[in-house]
Amino acid sequence: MLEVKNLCISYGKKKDKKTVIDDISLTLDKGQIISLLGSSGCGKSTTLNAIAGFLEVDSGDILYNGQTWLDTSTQKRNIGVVFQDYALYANKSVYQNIEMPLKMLGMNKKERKEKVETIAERVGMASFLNKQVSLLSGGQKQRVAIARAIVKNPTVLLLDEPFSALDAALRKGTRDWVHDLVKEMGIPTIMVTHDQEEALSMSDYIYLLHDGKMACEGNPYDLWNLPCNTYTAKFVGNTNIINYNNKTIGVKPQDVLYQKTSKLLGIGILIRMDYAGDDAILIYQLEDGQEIKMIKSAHSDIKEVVELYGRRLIEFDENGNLIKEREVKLTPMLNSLTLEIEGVI
Ligand SMILES: Nc1ncnc2c1ncn2[C@@H]1O[C@H](COP(=O)(O)OP(=O)(O)OP(=O)(O)O)[C@@H](O)[C@H]1O
Repeated sequence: MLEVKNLCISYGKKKDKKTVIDDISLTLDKGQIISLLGSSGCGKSTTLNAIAGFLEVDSGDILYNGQTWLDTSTQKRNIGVVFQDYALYANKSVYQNIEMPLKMLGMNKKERKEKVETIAERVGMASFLNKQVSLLSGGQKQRVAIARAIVKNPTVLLLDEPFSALDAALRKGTRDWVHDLVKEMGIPTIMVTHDQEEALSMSDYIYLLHDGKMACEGNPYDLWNLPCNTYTAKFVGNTNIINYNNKTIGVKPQDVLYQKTSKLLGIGILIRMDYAGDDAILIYQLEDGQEIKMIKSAHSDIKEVVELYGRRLIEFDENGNLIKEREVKLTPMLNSLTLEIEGVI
């Protein structure tokens, strides 16, 4: 339904011109949630702004149901946007904020009232309709921002780092209700985030951007288990990338073990230990100077000098791309079935 094809965007003019989006393509199907994932400055918001119609593109196309959107105004695209800072009218009431897009559509008062009340009920803000937005908590403002974005039944919902202003305790619960809400309402959604956990838990499909280019795309399981390249492996899963028998190998911190049941990586000396609640992140240095991260229960026996083994080694070629032709048996993390997965030794 929504297709972005070979999008290129630059900022500046003539000799100051800088390409920030370089040949990006993506697809958003009905009822799907997709994420644009990547570090700061990789071009996530620029892509979102182009889809919303806030920005002109240099080349490529944005199509909705097969028709180009490039000549269609932002308003006619009927997109719902939730900005990072919510962009609510602080001195207006919750009701007035949610009502705003309906007024812009020219809807009559009675219809507006019905829609605002229904959506406020849906996001749990029905009893706050007369309250001024400046008096709400961060989580409540977020609910109002989402209600305002979806009240007009948008073609597509765009979420730009929607959870970044919330504290850690609130973020997980908010992620779940936003996910369930847009899924239940069947609103196709694009979320921009730099947080891999957020992308993995909320999305049907993830596009990882790097320096304005598409680094990798896939569903969360594939992106985690079979990263297209070393950049993706490091970004998603914080994978160790090491030289192993003259091969470039990725091994996730969870897959580094003391047990002799898997492949020997070398003898490691513990050089750093960071506590992360029940787990500890251990950094070992191998004899050849390479460092390996390992995640282990902080309550278990932690050794200072130890043989380290890798449970799953993912092999990359000399350009850092996943070697796909290899097919070997392994036991994946998520279940005990033996599956054939490409690129893993
Ligand atoms: N209006 C602008 N004029 C010039 N350069 C810009 C403008 N907006 C963004 N950029 C540049 O374009 C690149 C992509 O920016 P963009 O905001 O899309 O990245 P992002 O991935 O969303 O980053 P963040 O996570 O920090 O918001 C960056 O190098 C940024 O400095």
